[in-house]
Amino acid sequence: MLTMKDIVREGHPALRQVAEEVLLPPSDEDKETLRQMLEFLKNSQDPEIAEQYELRSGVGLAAPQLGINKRMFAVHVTDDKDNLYSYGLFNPKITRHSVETTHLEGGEGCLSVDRDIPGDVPRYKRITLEGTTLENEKVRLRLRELPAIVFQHELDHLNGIMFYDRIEDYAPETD
Ligand SMILES: CNC(=O)c1cccc(C)c1Nc1nc(N2CCN(c3ccccc3Cl)CC2)nc(N2CSC[C@H]2C(=O)NC)n1
Ligand code: NI
Repeated sequence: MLTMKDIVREGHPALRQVAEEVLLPPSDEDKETLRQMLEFLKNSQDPEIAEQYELRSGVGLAAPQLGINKRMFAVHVTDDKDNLYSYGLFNPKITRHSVETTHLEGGEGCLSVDRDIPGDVPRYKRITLEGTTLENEKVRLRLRELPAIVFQHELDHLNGIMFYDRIEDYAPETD
């Protein structure tokens, strides 16, 4: 099972690369990795398992955070209407988005960032995202609010973008 030691932190080059498209149909190895990423998120949201294995809780994880330079991420998040969005996606891309933006009230956190960075992270309020699932099926998702925010945060990881890059007047002394 994946634990926090498998997750690379700020300063690791993988977090600043543009990840490579995954060749479809996905290999057994790529599918296994993506399944493990989804399992990590579920484990991280279970209080007992998270405590036992010292996992930080997350609702999204992208392959570059494992040092894997491939365009795939996992999301396991429930929205305010109790709809569960649980996906492992290959080669996701945003095909439409609202002009309107939104942000998470408490700011954003990231499993690869071991510090709290305050500030609004502007995200599109609504997006249409396409990708290929673990079952090698093309899927088109219309997302809004929290799920939309999470998918955008993970897609940024595939393009070497960290959430704090998007905070207005965030002037770090380091990366
Ligand atoms: C540093 N301050 C903060 O993190 C932060 C602080 C306050 C409020 C918010 C709103 C914050 N922001 C923030 N909180 C989260 N979680 C809340 C807790 N939750 C969770 C925790 C326990 C069990 C189950 C679950 Cl579900 C897991 C997810 N997640 C993200 N992000 C940004 S988009 C990808 C996503 C991610 O998975 N990050 C690791 N941001
Ligand atoms: Ni992140």
